[in-house]
Amino acid sequence: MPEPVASGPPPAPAAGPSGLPPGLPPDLPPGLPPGLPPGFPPGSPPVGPSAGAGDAAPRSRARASVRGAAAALALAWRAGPWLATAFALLTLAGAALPVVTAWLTKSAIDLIARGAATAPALTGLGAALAACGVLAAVVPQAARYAREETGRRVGLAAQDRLFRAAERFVGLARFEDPVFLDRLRMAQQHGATTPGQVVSAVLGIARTTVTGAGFLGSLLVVGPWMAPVVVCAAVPSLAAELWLARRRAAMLWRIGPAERREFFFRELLVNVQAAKEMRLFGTGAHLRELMNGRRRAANAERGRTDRRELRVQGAAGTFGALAAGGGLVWALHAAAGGGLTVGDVSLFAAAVAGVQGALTGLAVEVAAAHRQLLLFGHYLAVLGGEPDLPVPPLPRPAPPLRRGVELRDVWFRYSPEHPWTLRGLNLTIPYGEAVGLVGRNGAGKSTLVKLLCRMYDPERGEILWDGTDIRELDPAGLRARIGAVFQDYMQYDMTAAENIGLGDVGRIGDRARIEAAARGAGAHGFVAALPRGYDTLLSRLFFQGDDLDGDPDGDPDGDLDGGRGGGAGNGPGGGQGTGVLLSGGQWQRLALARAYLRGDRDLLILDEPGSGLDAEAEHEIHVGLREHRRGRTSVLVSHRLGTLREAGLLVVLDGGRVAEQGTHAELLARGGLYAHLFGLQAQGYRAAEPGDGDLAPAFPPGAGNGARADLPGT
Ligand SMILES: Nc1ncnc2c1ncn2[C@@H]1O[C@H](COP(=O)(O)OP(=O)(O)OP(=O)(O)O)[C@@H](O)[C@H]1O
Repeated sequence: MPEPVASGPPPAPAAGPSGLPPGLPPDLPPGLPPGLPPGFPPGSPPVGPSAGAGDAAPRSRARASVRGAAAALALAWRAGPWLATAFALLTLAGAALPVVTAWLTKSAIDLIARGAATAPALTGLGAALAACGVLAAVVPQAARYAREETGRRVGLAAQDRLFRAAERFVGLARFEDPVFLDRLRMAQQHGATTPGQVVSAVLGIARTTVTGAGFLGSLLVVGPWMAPVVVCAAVPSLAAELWLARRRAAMLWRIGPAERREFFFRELLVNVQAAKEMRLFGTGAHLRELMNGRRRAANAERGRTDRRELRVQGAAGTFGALAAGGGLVWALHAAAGGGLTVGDVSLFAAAVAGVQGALTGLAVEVAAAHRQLLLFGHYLAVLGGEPDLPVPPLPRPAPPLRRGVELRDVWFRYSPEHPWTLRGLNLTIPYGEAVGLVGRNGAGKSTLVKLLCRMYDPERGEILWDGTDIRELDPAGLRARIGAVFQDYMQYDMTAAENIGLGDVGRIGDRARIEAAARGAGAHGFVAALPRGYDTLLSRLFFQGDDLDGDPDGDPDGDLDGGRGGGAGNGPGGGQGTGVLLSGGQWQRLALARAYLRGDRDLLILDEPGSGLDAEAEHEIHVGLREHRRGRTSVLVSHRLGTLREAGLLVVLDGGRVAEQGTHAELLARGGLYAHLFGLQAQGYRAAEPGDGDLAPAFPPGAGNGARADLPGT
């Protein structure tokens, strides 16, 4: 029964209000500054080449900064209200101490200079100064501890929120979007530390304000005309610091892509999988140079920013110092003429230095807070980002499958820049049917699998679960009804039991079920034979048991080293030891066991589950699969057409459409693409049979098409 194929390109959609086809987001939604991609809330830091160059209106920037500061302070408060309060009080106490000390010093000097010093007065002043000294020694330490502890707690809370937010994205598209990945990297880098730093900076501003105000008051008492001069001398410095902070944040964003590439090459150079090819092909030096090139480019940008800061801060600092020097000359002349006391001069010097120090400190703290808030904006943008796939406010629970899944006129491409992968695909997966999906490389089989799991939405057309568009269903509920082995399945650097148990985290501790799933997938034999059986770590990245988490007794000597690899052995019951790596086929069986652990799901999807298996194992697995799939709705993608012969329905994809469908016999009789591919594979096996004449060569001409039908797409 041939599938009616949609012809030609999709009908030209009517233009929406933005002049773009409906369903396609305009490049720049209203309210977003230039360079900000869709999906991020207004007020997010801008991205792209124009970022930071005066692109967002100052008022919206100020609003975003206030929102960011409020979010950071709220995070600190929630992470530990008492600690945050103690941090604030200690900071303010530390701020008042220099002013009190300066006044006590002036009083003592004046008493002595006037000859009016009595023993009790001097003792009292001395004791007060000593107390200030003790507090000056202790308060900063206590404040530092409070700051570090607040930073740790806030960091954990911020990290948790960030990764929760990343999980909220239902599909995959965000994780294939370089702009989002850059933003995520910034959010990861700065999200955990920035809230703590913002809190520190805000309290730093409060501290310098208190100290500055105290000294400014003192200055008004001693030399009133000097106060505005000192304040004015600090204004350029404050403005310069704010400008520099914006430039620095923009520079960090600009170099983000280069740093992400550098990180990629850095990881690649120490990646065990890449190591084989790198050594054989001798690509190490080339890749190292690509890595270093990115670092050089990023360093050049950082260096330019540092030099600019040096020039601007140097000029602003010189200006302030000249103003302070002029004031001091005046004070010395005034004291010589009897206009000021000796104590006044000491207070004046302390006040000028204090006000200038406070204003410079204020400029630095404000600039630091400003820069941190700009970076924190990326974190807030990820947190507040719009969903990648629309989910209704009250999604319907996915019901048990009773009739089947239907793909109706499905058009899909990975982005508007990509070609169409599926072009008006129509397909019904009947309830209880074992469907086999075949087609050349790139025909769209794995894409179809991902659409069934709603990793993406079709651009046009719909996918119906018992007649309901899956976009109306709760995505988590839908996925709970699906079991799958993807073509690029995961190999977790965790234990064998965890590798299987992750298929159903609710039962990750249920060893009996895990073993049953492993048996079903033909994995029990080799897993049980591992040094620690199911508890064997399947990784060479870590030592078995070198984990702090959940094992308070795991490091008795407290050196966090735990005698790694120190001959503890990796035998059963041994201490720490290195993990084990599995072969490709063994990993594949574990992935299958993971899918089996999910038990009786309504739809089982297997994308090339047997590609890495030896002939015997493949036969075993497929016999098991046949049993498992009997009476269940399932989709099996495979290039080994022999394994699909018994599928109730075979579907051939070609050019993003269903080219043929039917049973094995029907498709052979039809003599189309399936018959052609099957014939090629069968010929590959027949040619090697004894009695066919000469011994068939290991790689006969066109053998690329012999063993597998994965011909390059046309
Ligand atoms: N994440 C992606 N982003 C952009 N293009 C993609 C992505 N994944 C797949 N494609 C493209 O979509 C097309 C279909 O790929 P798909 O993986 O669905 O093919 P397939 O039929 O499963 O192929 P194979 O038999 O080789 O596994 C290919 O041209 C591929 O380049």
